[in-house]
Amino acid sequence: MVTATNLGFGRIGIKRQLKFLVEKYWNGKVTYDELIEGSKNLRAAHWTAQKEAGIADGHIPSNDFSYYDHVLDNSFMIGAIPERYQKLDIVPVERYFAMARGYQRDDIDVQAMEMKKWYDTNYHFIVPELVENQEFKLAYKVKAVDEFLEAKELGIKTRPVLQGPITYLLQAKVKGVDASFNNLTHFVPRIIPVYVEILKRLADAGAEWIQFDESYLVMDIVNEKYTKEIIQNAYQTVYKAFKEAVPSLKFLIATYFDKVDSNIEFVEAIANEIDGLHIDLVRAPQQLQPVVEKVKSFSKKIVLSVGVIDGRNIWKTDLSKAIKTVQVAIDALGSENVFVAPSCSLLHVPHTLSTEENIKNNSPEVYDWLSFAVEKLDEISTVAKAVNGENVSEKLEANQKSINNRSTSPLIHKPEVKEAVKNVTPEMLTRGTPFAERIVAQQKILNLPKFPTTTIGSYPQSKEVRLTRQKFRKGEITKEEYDQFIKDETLRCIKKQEEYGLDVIVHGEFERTDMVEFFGEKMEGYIFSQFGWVQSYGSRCVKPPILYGDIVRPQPMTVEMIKYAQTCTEKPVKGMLTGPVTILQWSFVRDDQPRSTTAYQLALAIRKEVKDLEEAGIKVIQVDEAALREGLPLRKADQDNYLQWAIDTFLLATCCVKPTTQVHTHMCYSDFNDIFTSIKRMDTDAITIENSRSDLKLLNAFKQYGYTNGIGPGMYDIHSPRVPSYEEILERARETLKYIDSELLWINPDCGLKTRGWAEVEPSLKNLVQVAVTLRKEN
Ligand code: MET
Ligand SMILES: [Zn+2]
Repeated sequence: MVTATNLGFGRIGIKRQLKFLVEKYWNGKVTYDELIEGSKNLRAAHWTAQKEAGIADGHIPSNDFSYYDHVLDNSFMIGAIPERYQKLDIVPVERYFAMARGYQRDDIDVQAMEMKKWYDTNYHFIVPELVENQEFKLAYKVKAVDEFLEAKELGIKTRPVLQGPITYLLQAKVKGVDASFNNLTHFVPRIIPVYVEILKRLADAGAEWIQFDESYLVMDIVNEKYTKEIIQNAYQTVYKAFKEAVPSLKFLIATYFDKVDSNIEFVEAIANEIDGLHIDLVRAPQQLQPVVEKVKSFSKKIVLSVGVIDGRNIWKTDLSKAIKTVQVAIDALGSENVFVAPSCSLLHVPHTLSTEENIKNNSPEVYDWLSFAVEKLDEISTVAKAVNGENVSEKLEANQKSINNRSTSPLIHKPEVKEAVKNVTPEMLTRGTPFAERIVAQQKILNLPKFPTTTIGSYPQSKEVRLTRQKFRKGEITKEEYDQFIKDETLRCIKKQEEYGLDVIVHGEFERTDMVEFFGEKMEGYIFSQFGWVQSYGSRCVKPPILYGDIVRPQPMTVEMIKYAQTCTEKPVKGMLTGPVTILQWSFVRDDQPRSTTAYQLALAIRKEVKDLEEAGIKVIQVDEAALREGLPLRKADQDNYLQWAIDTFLLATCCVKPTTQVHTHMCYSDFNDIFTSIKRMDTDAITIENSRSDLKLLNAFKQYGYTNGIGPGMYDIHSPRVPSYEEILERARETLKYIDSELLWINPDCGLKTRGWAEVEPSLKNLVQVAVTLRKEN
């Protein structure tokens, strides 16, 4: 019998209950007990949904829940708590949140830990931070065990999910060591005992299968420092120790988001210690044959968990195809050695389609093509039933109908859009004039001081803004009233910026709920869910719009607003657009054509908008490519191809303006070293980057590769509520000047301010501008 399994489930709840609960706790509006109680209810609901959908007992994940992030949970559970948080005289839950968000009270001021994107998703994890003589010790409450017992009490047997130790260690950064420091050799012996303790307790509690997320196995992990021998040794040491200590447990090694490829050697090296391997066959279907062959050749029989249901997208699975894939594994390994699974944790898709009344009523055809997490659970169980010989023919027929309908629907295909993409020429992808000439021409018009100051775009989406929008949506106020409110907010925001002394002004983005949804709503080819939330970081969720068809921009999207904003000030106002690669990356997109084709369609729409803004007299236009880096394929061999079309996409969107129009972009990430030549090829007049939670050394790349255009590395972290002091920003700016030419440096925060309150924004920006004033005197 093939088993229906799951790798992980979202934690926020259908209506983002967890978000509101956690935020209320932060604001002192609910107690710790209420936080615990509320979370418990959510977990119970999620486990029950999985059980009811037919996920097998023992294969419903637990410990996939988190108040903030599951990697942070792991650090907390094994005592990898940096000293600056240990020192704080606060209760554990406060310490946990201090690690995630920083801590500021009275005269205590501690920064948050570094946050990074989880592989190529828009989920962010908290990077483990270790020291050379790190000691690992079990927390007083062991979350993985507590959650297992909690589910058990509900009559549900779960499969606890743990961060695979090797992956955990490779993801960690170590303070105060040089580049030759080897995380594996150094920490493996130290980390084993604490994991063994957890495993023992899980075994005592009655666990059978343990899922180790060894996601690093899909990366190019072997290099000079981490040689094959070192990695293999680490895997063997760890899993041998685990098996010896708790022989009763079964271990599933889970990989996802890409192919395992040659790293299968490391799995082979521990084949006797483990009991199963999960592979992603949606992202990397080509790995089925080679992995099956390899697993078959292992001396011990292990289970292959085949990820055939897309955990990263919202389309119905073609069940007949999935069944064929599963059958290949069954034929080679026997049905008792096959699990049916989603490609990765369902954390990355929204909860359920069943609450999506709007799509159902307004776009019934598209509704029929969709499948969210709960519906995917049903797909998993249907596939398992089908291969187990149960009669599910009705479901399969209905599925085939939806699949066929989608592939031929005229809703999707617009000949004129396909034609426009075909007609793109190389001339459309270049500014024509070099930066050195452009900047002179631009300065004649803009006349900016040295170290120009600006912000990334959004300003606080205050309660009032959100409430007024809600009122408008409910029809409680008229469109005129709403528009007037937004205009007033914009005017006030611009006056504030003038007061702070910022040089390049933004309108504040009050009319936008989300930087992608806003544009999606104005283009044809998109639909929107009501509750399609997925977690981005901590309590922050995003609701990716659904791009289902060829893209058309019927009319200007931002021009009226920006024109109005420019009438409010003498200073230049930046036109603010979301870039095509980011729109692509942060939407659920079609899986029926290459991503590059969809990207080009989006680029042509944005290009029209850029042109219209210029014609409306806007002198500075920012096209945000916040997510360009996160779309980078995990495997090096695939990266060049992506970067080629992604940068072309950006160029297509922006290279339609006169040399005098200043083009900015903004990117959110810190690891830009590996895409440096591509950043250069974007040839923007200024780029602002999120850099403040990471090491300044990263900026070395800009020096090393001779970056010649304007650049604004974030001077402080906007993801944390703490207010950076003048001294702190000044020090950061001075450090930055060691790497960046003073003629090129912009002074700005590291991202948009919409998640912050004015009480934080005001002092922060005043300090920021003061720093620019000081720098102008010093340089
Ligand atoms: C996530 S990047 C955000 C860019 C956008 N312009 C903003 O300021 O919010
Ligand atoms: Zn950003």
